[in-house]
Amino acid sequence: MVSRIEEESVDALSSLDQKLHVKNFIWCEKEWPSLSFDEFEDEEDVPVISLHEILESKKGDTYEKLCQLMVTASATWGFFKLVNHGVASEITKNIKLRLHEFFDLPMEQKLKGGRSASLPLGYSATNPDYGENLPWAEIIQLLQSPQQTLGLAKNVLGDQHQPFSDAMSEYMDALDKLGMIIFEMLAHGLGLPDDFFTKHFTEKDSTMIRINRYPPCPLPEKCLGLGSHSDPHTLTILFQDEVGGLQVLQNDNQWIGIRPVPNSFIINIGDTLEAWTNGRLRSVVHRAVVNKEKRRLSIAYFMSPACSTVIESPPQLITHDKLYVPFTWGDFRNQLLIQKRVSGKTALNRYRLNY
Ligand SMILES: O=C(O)CCC(=O)C(=O)O
Ligand SMILES: [Fe+2]
Repeated sequence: MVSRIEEESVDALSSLDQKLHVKNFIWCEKEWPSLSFDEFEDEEDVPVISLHEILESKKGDTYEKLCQLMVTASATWGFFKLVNHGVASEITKNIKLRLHEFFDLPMEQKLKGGRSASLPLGYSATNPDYGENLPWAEIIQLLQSPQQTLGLAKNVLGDQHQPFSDAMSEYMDALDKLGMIIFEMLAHGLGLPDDFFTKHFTEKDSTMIRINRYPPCPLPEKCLGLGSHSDPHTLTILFQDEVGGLQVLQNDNQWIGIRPVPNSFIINIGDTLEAWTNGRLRSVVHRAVVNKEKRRLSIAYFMSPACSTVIESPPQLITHDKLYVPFTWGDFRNQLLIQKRVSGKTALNRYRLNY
């Protein structure tokens, strides 16, 4: 029997020609989250790493130790939290403000920045490609490209676009710099030349940003903000607000909630970096759950190398069987565009040897 809640209409996520009801967002039963958005471990969930001591000078024992810590966290958890990371809190405060202003606009206006058929980028209220298991989220997806950001901003905000455009480009520039620091530390910790990864990130043409805003949901036990997935890219720098909802799948197949920490970023390894390091660093499945009372904002910055970059594990990391055939990021990216939706890490399996 369909309950009254399920009949409720969902105006916040309905495009103009698409009237959606709560029942349209109900996921198949095996995906229903048993852990709610505010359930966390008593102890620390994933490791917390502070860059405080090394932002000024990256030499010495402290740097060595932190690089090792980062590699260990990435190899065991695939996730860690970064504090004292050097990104000014004004930058994150400002982008939060501007993004909420954007999402608070009438649907009609936001849809002026809507995704077009040929490019799966821009604003979307629900992802129409998904068919079933609709994510309970509004999403803005853009390449790290000033032109694309400007395009979206001008289409939606007209001559009022400047504060939004400035906040976005300031945020992306800051995250890009942070990403380079993390890549250098990972390379160093893995015993590779410090620029092993960063040298492939000079063109910013395929790094992407995805902004998720999850409205309050009357039926959070049967809906999901974002279903279980791994990030196909290389490295994700995720900002989440103070609400909570990110959950990570552990080795024992149990979900664990990632407690929000003010002024922190969550870093996770993507499929491409797992392949690049011959499985040493792990890309781990995660999801976002929603809740009845509070809207939630998260911003995922997906770092990607130039499309021509060949993703091939260096000999230093082939200490056991080679797990993946070499592939270019461009090829993988094209596959992702065709495949539309991935559940778990299936996208990477096409390059897996002996699979
Ligand atoms: O909202 C979150 O915490 C998770 C977002 C995420 O995993 C993604 O955008 O890939
Ligand atoms: Fe993700």
